Amino acid sequence: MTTMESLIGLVNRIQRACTVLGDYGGGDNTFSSLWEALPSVAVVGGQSSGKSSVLESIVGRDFLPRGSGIVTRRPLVLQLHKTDEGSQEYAEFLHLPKRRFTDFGVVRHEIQEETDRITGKTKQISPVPIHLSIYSPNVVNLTLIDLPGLTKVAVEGQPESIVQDIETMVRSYVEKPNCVILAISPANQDIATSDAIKLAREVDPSGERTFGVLTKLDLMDKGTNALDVLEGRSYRLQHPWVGIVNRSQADINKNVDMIVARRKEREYFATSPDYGHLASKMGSEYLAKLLSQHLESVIRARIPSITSLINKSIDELESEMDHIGRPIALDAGAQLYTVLEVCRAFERIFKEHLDGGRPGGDRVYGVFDNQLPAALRKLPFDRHLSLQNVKRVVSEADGYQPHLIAPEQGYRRLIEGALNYFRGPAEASVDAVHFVLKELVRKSIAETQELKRFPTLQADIAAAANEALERFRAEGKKTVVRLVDMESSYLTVEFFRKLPLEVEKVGNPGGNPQATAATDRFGEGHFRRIGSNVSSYIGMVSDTLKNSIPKAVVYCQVREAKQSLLTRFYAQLGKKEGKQLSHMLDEDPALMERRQQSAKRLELYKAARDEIDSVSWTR
Ligand SMILES: Nc1nc2c(ncn2[C@@H]2O[C@H](COP(=O)(O)OP(=O)(O)OP(=O)(O)O)[C@@H](O)[C@H]2O)c(=O)[nH]1
Repeated sequence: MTTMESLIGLVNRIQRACTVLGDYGGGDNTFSSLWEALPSVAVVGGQSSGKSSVLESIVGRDFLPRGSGIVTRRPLVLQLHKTDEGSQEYAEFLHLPKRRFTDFGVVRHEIQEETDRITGKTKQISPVPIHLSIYSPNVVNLTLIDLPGLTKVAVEGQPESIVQDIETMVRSYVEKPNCVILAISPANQDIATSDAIKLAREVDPSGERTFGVLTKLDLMDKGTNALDVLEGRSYRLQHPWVGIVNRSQADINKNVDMIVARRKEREYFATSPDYGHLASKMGSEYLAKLLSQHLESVIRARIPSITSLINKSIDELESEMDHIGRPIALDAGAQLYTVLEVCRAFERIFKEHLDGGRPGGDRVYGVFDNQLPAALRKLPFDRHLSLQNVKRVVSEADGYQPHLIAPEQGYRRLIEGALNYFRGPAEASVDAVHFVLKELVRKSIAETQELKRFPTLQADIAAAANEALERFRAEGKKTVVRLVDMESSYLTVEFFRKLPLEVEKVGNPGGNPQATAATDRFGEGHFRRIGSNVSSYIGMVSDTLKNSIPKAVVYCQVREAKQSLLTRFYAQLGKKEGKQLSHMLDEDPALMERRQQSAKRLELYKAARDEIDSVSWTR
C-alpha cells in the first residue's frame, strides 16, 4: 500500500464514520466537527456545465442520475479506490454495506432511490450525504463531493426556495478552508458569468484552493479558442486551469463507452492546433491525477492539526462523559446503591450550605439577628399600655371594688395581653427559617451534579425533603408558642417584689414624698406607673425570647434538617422493589440521548486516532 493510498483511504474511512454519526458539517454540534477538519474536494458548477460528465469521466463509468430539473439533491461523496489491473470494478454504498454493485445502471438507480428516501418525492434538497465507493483499476485514489448544480430558476415541481437552498448548501461546503473547490465552467459561455467561478471567487478570493475546469471546448464557435482562460489570463488561479472534452449528448445517446471517450479526449488535445502545446496538462485523466496528488498533499499537511483536533475532542468527550455520568446498573442492589449515593451527595451539599462553604446558611442567622428583633420592636405595646387602656383593663379587673394597694389582677391581665403579641414574631421566625431551608433544598438539588440525570429521583428527593421541613416547621411552631405560653403561665415574682421601691423612686421627683403618694393613688401618674412597670416587664420577657426563640428554631428545624432531612425517605427506600427503584432512576431522555451521542463520537474519534496512528507507522 502506498502512502498516498493510505492517506486518502484514511480520510475516506473517517468521513464515512462521520456520516454514520451524523457529523457532516453544519448542524449545531457542540464539538468541533471532524468532518470539517478533513480535506475534501467539492465539485461545483452551474446547471448543464458538464459537472456530471466530468465526474463520470474521472471515474470512467456512467453512473450518475440524469434527467431534467435538479437531479443532484443530496451531496454525493464519491470515494474512488484504485484496484489492481484486471480486477473487477464494483461500487458500494455506505447505506447498503453488504451489497456489491457491478452494474452501474443499478448504481444510478440506487442514487436516485436513496436521494428520494431522505428528500421525499417533493424534490427538496438535503444536506445528508450519500456515500458511494467505487473500486476500479481505472480510477486514481480520490474523493470528490458532488453537489447540486447551481441554478437560477426552479423548475416545475420544485419549490421556489430551492435556488437559494442550493446555493446555501454548496456554500456551506466550499467556504470551509479545508475544501478544495473544483469549479466547472463551460467554454461556450463567458467565464465572467460562470456560477462556479462567481462562488469560488467569493469564498476563495486568492484562488489558492480552487481548481478551474473548462468543459465543452469542442463546442466553441469556429475560429475561437479558450487559451485566455486556460493560460490564466482571463481569471487567475494559483493552480493551472484544466480543459476537458466530455461526451456530447449525441455520444451519450449512442452509449459511447467512457473509456473510449477518454481516448477520444486524449486524441482531441493531442491533435488540436490550439491546445496541442498544453496536451499533457489537459483532459479528465490528467485532472484526476492532479486532484489526487493535490488532495494527498493537503491531507499530509493537515494530519498534525487533525490529530490535535482529535485528541482535544477525545479529552472533551471523556470529561463530558464523566459529567453526564456512566450508564446505571440493572440489578436492584446496585440501583439502591446508586440512589443512596446520589442522596448522600445531595445531603453533603445541603449541609455545606448550612455550615458554610456554600452560601445561604447565613440567612438563618439573618432571621435571628434582624427579622426577629425588628418584629419584636414593632409590637404595638404603646397602644396596649396607653394610659387609657391601662385604666380600662385595671378598672375592669378590679370589678366593683377598686384595688387597695396594688392592682394584682390588673397587672396580670395587662401582662398576659401583652405576652400574646409575642406569638406573631415567634411563629414568623419559624416560617422565615422554613423558607430559607426550603430554598436551600432547592438550590442543593440544582447543584447536585449526580442528580442532574435523574429527574424522577430529583422530584422524589425534593418531595421528601420538603415534607420533612414541614414536619420540622410544625414542631418549631409548637415549641416557640410554648415558650411564649410559659412566659404567661408564671410571672417572675422578684420583678414585682422590687416594684414598691421603684414606685417611690419614680413617683418622687423631688417634691414632698407623702403628698405625692397620696394624691397620685388613683390619678394619671398611678396608671402611667403601672403601664411603665408592665412595659419594663415585657421588655425583660422580650429580651429572653429574643434569645430563646432562635434556640428553639435551630433545635427543631435547622438541627433536624441537618440530621434527618431524608431519614424517612431512607426508611421507605429500604422497602422499595427493583421496579420502583429503576423508576426512580429513570433518566432524562435528552440526557440518555446525549450520552449515547457522546459515546458514539468518542468511539469515532478513538477509531480515527487509531487510523492515523497506523498510517503514521507505515509511512
Ligand atoms: N460536446 C460536449 N458536450 C458536453 C461536454 N460536457 C458536457 N456536455 C453535454 O452537456 C450536457 C450537460 O452535461 P452534464 O454533464 O449533464 O452537465 P451537468 O452540469 O451535470 O448538468 P446538470 O446535472 O443537469 O445540471 C450533456 O448533454 C452533455 O453531453 C463537452 O465537453 N462537450
